[in-house]
Amino acid sequence: MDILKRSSSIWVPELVSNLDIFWDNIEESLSKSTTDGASYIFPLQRFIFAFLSKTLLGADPSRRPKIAESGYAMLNRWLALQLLPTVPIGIFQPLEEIFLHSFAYPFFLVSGDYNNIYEFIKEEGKQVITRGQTEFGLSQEEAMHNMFFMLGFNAFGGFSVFLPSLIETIASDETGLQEKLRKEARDNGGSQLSFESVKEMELIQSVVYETLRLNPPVPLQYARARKDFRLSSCDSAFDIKKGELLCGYQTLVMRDPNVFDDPEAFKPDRFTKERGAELLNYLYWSNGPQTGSPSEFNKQCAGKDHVTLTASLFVAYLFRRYNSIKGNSSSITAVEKAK
Ligand code: HEM
Repeated sequence: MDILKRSSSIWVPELVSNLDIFWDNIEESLSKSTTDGASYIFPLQRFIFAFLSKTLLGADPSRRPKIAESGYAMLNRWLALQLLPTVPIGIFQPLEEIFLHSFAYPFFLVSGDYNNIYEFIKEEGKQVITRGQTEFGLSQEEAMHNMFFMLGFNAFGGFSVFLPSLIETIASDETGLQEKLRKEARDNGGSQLSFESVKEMELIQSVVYETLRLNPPVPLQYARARKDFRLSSCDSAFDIKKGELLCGYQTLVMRDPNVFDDPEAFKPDRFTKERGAELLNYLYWSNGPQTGSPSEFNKQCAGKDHVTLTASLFVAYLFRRYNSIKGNSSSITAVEKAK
């Protein structure tokens, strides 16, 4: 949270300059592509990696050609090794459980990638690591580990899952939503985008929230009860004993018909107006309500507000640059530039 606070003045300028590079890149691929459009996953991850390295670490990947070229791919391999034991692959059961989900994979498979990123953080992110040591009493090893995990797993991993689902939602829409988003992005928020701009973009924010509601990027949460307590829902109550393992499944929680009208439907303006503000109490993608505050006393995502603000700015940027876009979860097939 200290890092996020300190990076607030460069957050939006870095976002915008890295988005310029990302979309230039997509346009170039589109101009060369004859068939399926421009595949955007890796360019998007390159953008996420560069943007987060600058904002969270204060480190510029372009100073290290190997990292600039494939830092995102190194993180992908490191992430895959940790996630493989937990994610469903769809192989015939019980083979998947026995062969893929029963053990942790050996570190040596990704140690080369890990060490490259480690060195990058250690050298280029020196200031942040030193601050962890001097201001927060961490050892250098602890500060390094925390930065690595937050950059690679929390932030890079989270945005790598979330942004494609946001792009797909918008780029595949055929209900006239793009026109409304374009109008809002251009009529509001001042000439230069800032965190303040988003406050005037209610529909864009609502689309971001609704995408997170239907496709929470981290759907499962586990925790062990620290004390006995009673867990209540709209229609039941459960006595939980200290030490019991609990699992929360956000996808189910955020489709509760007691709370959300027509819960399976994507309603772009669901989170607008007074009723929308109230529904934020039930939006749990960050491991806590959207109206809650992450702190050292809970396990809510420390980047909660940065995630929704950044995603809203991503959409606002998109509709200031383009009149419309077409695409799906992996490719952009067409863009029409603003005149
Ligand atoms: C779309 C992007 C993101 C998603 C979907 C996401 C989601 C989450 C979730 C679900 C948790 C709770 C994990 C658990 O305990 O089971 C979490 C924790 C956390 N997130 Fe995020 N996050 C995102 C981006 C970020 C960013 C940009 C940052 C940092 C700058 C960040 C920092 C953290 C930290 C430090 C925690 C641990 C909090 C704690 O244990 O007290 N996250 N995130």
